[in-house]
Amino acid sequence: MTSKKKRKRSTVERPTIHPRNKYSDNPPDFGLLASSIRHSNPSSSTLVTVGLESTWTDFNATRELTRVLLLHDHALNWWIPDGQLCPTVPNRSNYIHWIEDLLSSDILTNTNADGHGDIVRGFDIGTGANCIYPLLGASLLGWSFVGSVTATGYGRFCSVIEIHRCVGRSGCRSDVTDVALEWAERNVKNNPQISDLIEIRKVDNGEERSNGQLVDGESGTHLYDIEAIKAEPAPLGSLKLHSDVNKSYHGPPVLLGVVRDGEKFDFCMCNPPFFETMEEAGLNPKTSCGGTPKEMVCPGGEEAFISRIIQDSLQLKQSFRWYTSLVGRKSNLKILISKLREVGVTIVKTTEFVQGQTCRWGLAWSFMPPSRKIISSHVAEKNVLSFTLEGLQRKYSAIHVLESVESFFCSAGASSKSNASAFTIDITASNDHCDTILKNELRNVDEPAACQYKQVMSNASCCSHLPLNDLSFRISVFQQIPGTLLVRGSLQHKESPAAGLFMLFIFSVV
Ligand SMILES: C[S@@+](CC[C@H](N)C(=O)[O-])C[C@H]1O[C@@H](n2cnc3c(N)ncnc32)[C@H](O)[C@@H]1O
Repeated sequence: MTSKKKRKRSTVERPTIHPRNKYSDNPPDFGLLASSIRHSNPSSSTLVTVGLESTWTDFNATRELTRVLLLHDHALNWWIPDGQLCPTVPNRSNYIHWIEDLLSSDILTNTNADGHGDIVRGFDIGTGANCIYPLLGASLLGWSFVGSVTATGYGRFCSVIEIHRCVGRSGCRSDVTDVALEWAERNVKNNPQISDLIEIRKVDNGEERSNGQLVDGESGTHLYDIEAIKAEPAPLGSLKLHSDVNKSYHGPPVLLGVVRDGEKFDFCMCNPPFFETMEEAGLNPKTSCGGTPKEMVCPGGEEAFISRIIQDSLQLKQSFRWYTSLVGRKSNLKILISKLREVGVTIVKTTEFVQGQTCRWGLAWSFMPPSRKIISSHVAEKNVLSFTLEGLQRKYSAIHVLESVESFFCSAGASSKSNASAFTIDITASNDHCDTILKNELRNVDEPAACQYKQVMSNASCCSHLPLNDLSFRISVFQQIPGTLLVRGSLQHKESPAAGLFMLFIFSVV
């Protein structure tokens, strides 16, 4: 029985590509690509053959494949120097399309970044020499981007062996040069059709002293002006919520101190330095995507880096509609979701990116109010309505929600009977009680919602005084996963279509 179950689970296919990904229905035509590479650059044909045979152990073949895919399928001119992290185009596109899904969903109120008309504005944390996300986002979807790059990164934190290996392996001297800045800018400039959409922003070089002050790595002099220091996030203690095993980030600024005063973005995205050491980064010998210590490694790894994004987001709040990051380890995803719940974000979303043998996760959160939608009257006439409350702090359980529902109705004079073990509450409200509740609540809700409600009521040929006898309904609250509650209301008997409207309205204000 158990073995059967196991077998069944292992054969379930996980989606590997977003349905809007260019390569979803049309995987790259390697034959065509190879012949066009041979035609344009005969000396590279052997390298491509290596790639075609799926021996992805050759950096040059991987880079050539990326170059050709970007050129043929996206009309992008692109290159990176030896040893820099080489992106795989279909995988990187999946993250872009997931963000597109978040932006087009009606989870949040749908306002664009201020002052940029209809153009979606994104921030790519650590765009790197390859600048892949801004290039893809701008060419596929016309989005504008700020892509941040650090100059010296974590040279101080990489062991001497790692730096030697980096220099020896590829000739790259990322510890002392601005390779990322130089090549990110080149990759933008070489694509004039989208270059106006992309700004490469250098993150000031700085390293954090143990006392938290930012100093120049070489001279020891203070590097940041007063504004930047003020922008430093709250002490890490505020995020050390579970235990002292939380990893802390020490490095250049991430969002705070890089995002300018008054700037607004629709989203930020990040493919963070996943690893704590180059040894860890080199664990997968099957890939040949390159990557220098500066790109791959950060003290505390991805947990520390993404925790810093969370901390920064706590201060920047609604400067971004969505904060997002890739996460490389499921165990870290769980830790990060708990942190988000504890700091009280309004919503958390996750997704899984299956990339060949590797799995990555997408994590998104927001401080924007979730959109409160008044639904059409035919939906309002339903007997059962439900919605979920997401991103709740752990201290708010189903019982708290039931208690506040009960006190809401009782304060208007309605009677209630709760069943704590079934997590339900039965409400009976007279015509007068309903009237009182409506009058109070129409005053409290925001103007557009109240107007829509009145309009729905008048379309249903009702006046604000509901033609009801006693209205009875049951509210049940279920915990789905920690932090997410499903709230369901069901009419016990329905005397008129307006009963459903009343329920709908109560749901939209409770
Ligand atoms: C894993 S690489 C991702 C590069 C590129 N976005 C991609 O997906 O291929 C992480 C990048 O973040 C950069 N980085 C690390 N700390 C940073 C910081 N505080 N601000 C900006 N970039 C940073 C690294 O230098 C590196 O280029």
